[in-house]
Order: sequence, then C-alpha cells, then structure tokens
Amino acid sequence: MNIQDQKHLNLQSDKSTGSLSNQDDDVTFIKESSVKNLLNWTDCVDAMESALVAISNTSQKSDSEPFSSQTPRTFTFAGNKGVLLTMPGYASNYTLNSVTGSDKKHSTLSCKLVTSFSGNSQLNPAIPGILGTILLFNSDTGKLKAIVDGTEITAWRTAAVSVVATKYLYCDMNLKNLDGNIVGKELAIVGCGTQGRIHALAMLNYFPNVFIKVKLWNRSLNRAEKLKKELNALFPEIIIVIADSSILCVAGADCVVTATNSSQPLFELKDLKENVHINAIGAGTNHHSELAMDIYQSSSVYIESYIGLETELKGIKEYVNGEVGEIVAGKKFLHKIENSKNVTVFQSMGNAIEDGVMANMIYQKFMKN
Ligand SMILES: NC(=O)C1=CN([C@@H]2O[C@H](COP(=O)(O)OP(=O)(O)OC[C@H]3O[C@@H](n4cnc5c(N)ncnc54)[C@H](O)[C@@H]3O)[C@@H](O)[C@H]2O)C=CC1
Ligand SMILES: O=C([O-])C1=[NH+]CCC1
Repeated sequence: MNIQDQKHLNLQSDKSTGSLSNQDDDVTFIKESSVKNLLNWTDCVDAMESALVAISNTSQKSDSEPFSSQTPRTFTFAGNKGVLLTMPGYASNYTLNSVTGSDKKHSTLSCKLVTSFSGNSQLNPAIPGILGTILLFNSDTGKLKAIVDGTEITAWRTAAVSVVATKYLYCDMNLKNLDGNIVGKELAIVGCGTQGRIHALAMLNYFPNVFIKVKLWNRSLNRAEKLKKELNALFPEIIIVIADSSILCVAGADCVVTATNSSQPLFELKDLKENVHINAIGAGTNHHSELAMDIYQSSSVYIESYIGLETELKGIKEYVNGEVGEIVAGKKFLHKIENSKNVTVFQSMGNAIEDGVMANMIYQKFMKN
C-alpha cells in the first residue's frame, strides 16, 4: 500500500483486541505535492495574520475573540546530527478570511513534529534540512482527523509571517497603502537556502512595485547563483546582484532577511543604513546569533510569542518590545527608540499556532476540491 497516493487512511479497528474503533471515520492524509498545489501568498499571509493575533491572546476573555494556548516546544537531540522538535498548540475563534470568509471562525488543535538536520544539504541528492509533519485533531473530541505534510508549510509559513512583520513593523514606508507606484527599495537576502529563497519569493510576490533591487549573499557562491538565476527569470524588471560578503549585502538595503545557520553575527549596527527592517530567521547556537548584540540593543524588536522568549530567546529578553500580533491587533503602537537609527527587527523562531492554522487552511482547501 502506498500511503503517499492515498487521500484517506481508514484506521480500522483491531477486531482481535478491540483496541481501536475508528471504522466510521477517515484520517485525511495530505501529501507534500498536494500541499504545494494549495499554497499561495494571499491565503498564507492572511492566515498568518490571524495566527499572530491568536498567539498574542492567551487568556480567553470571550467566546468570539481569537485565542490560543500552547506550551514551549520540546527539543530531542539525535546525537550531534540533528534535533526533533514537538510543537503542540490550540487556536480558537480565528478566521481564514481569504479561504472561508470572515464569518466562519475556526478552532484547531494540532501538533507539528519537525526535524532539523543541517547536514542534509550535503547528501547526494540533497534533502531539506527541515522536515515536518503536522497532526490535526478534532478540537471537540481530540480525535485525529488529518496528517498534513509540514515541510513546505514550514517554509511558506515562516516567510508569510515575515511578510506580516514587514507590513506592520517597517516604519519607512506605509506598505498597506501602496498606490501602485514603484517605491524603489532594496532587499537583502543573507543566506540563500530554503528560507532565503522562499523569503525572496514571498517579499517580491506580496509587495509588488516595492523593491527595485535584490542583493544576495550565501557562504557558498553556487546557492546564491542558483537563486539569482531563478529570480532573474521570475522578476526580469528587478536588478538581482550577488554580494561578496554579508556586510556588503546589507549595506544600503532597506529590508533585510537573514536565514543561515550562523552562530556568529553576520553584520553589526554600523553596517546598516537608517530605517531598516530586519527579519532574522536562522538559528545557529541559538535563534538570535545572526545579528550583533548592538542591533538588538538599539532597535525596536518584536517576536511571535512571549512563550518562546522565556525558553529560547533569553539572551535578548530585555530588548524585546512586544509580539507582532499585539501590533496587528492594535493593542500596542510600534515602539520608537529615541536617537537611534530607527531599525526594526522581527526575531522569528517559528510557532506551533502558525503551523496549526496553516495546516487547517490547507485542510479546508483540500476538502473543498
Ligand atoms: N524562524 C523559523 O521559523 C525557522 C527558522 N529556520 C532556521 O533557518 C535557518 C535556515 O534554514 P533553511 O533555509 O531551511 O536551511 P538550508 O540548509 O536550506 O540553508 C541554510 C543556509 O545557511 C548557510 N549557512 C550555514 N551555515 C552558515 C554559517 N555558519 N555562516 C553563514 N551561512 C551559513 C548555508 O550556506 C545555507 O545557504 C536554519 O537555521 C533553520 O533552523 C528554519 C525554519 C523555520
Ligand atoms: O518553527 C520551526 O518549525 C522551526 N524553527 C527552527 C527549526 C524549525
């Protein structure tokens, strides 16, 4: 039986033991190629905006407000080769406007299992370093209802969350009220692996007419060259250049994405121009090792969830100004640092609620088809 080719997995009861009685219900399996076919930036960004608002409301005050609960994710190390993360979460009363309309409220109980094996890119053939599976449960009964491939979802949701952060935190330009004119900004992509590539695609697709130039840097040149070729074909009107260093990549940039495994800072505050927005994605020794400490010290810093702050972002705790969802929901205004370069940082980590909301969005679209 080829599990990949099945739409539904019927979990039959074991009649000899009677241990499992699921005959009437199917568990839907959504494989990676089906997930890919159902992804687009409008739906993903819309879903992640809802997820971020739910993340920021952790105490249920009414039956209609978006709300979420989650525990810190766990890390199980497989020697020094890689790690398995478990990411459980519950999100309630959130909407998927572009998929099911603004009247329908969703509740999702989920758990993502995701592995991170940085050596996978050296395999022949290479496989992604980050591989995920998302379990979706019926949130009234707790019964498993779907198994959704989570590899592509992890890539897209991370970039979609950065798009939301850029939309709300980037102070130099009101990206929400673009009038179709070319804005003439520069985008820097530091690290051209899976995340660097998907971030470039997300930014250029979701913010058309904003960027006239993209600068790429990667530790090994071939990955930067491969991405340059892809972007040239997709966006012939945009100038794509490869920078010789991470510092030269961010010099003069308006918006920066860092997506490497670096444990050392890739640039400092002095390397940046004023009013820059940074989406810091990668994780080296920890999730805040790509940027020099002087950037965190003098920037407005936002994260996805305070839960992650306590467990994984202790080193920058004192510099964090809030959660992105608090800004999206209008609960907080963007914090300005006096006499600073006016830099904003979105320190990404990834969050279980984002995965659950994305998996449900894919599930809703899959069941409609
Ligand atoms: N914030 C989030 O939600 C997520 C974060 N990540 C993290 O983002 C990072 C990138 O992930 P992927 O793009 O999937 O991995 P990838 O393996 O596809 O790309 C990693 C890139 O980092 C570069 N790199 C590796 N070590 C480096 C170093 N010491 N200095 C400079 N560059 C280096 C490689 O050349 C490669 O281009 C990882 O650290 C991963 O854990 C991944 C998924 C979600
Ligand atoms: O949120 C996520 O899925 C991950 N964050 C770092 C590695 C995978």
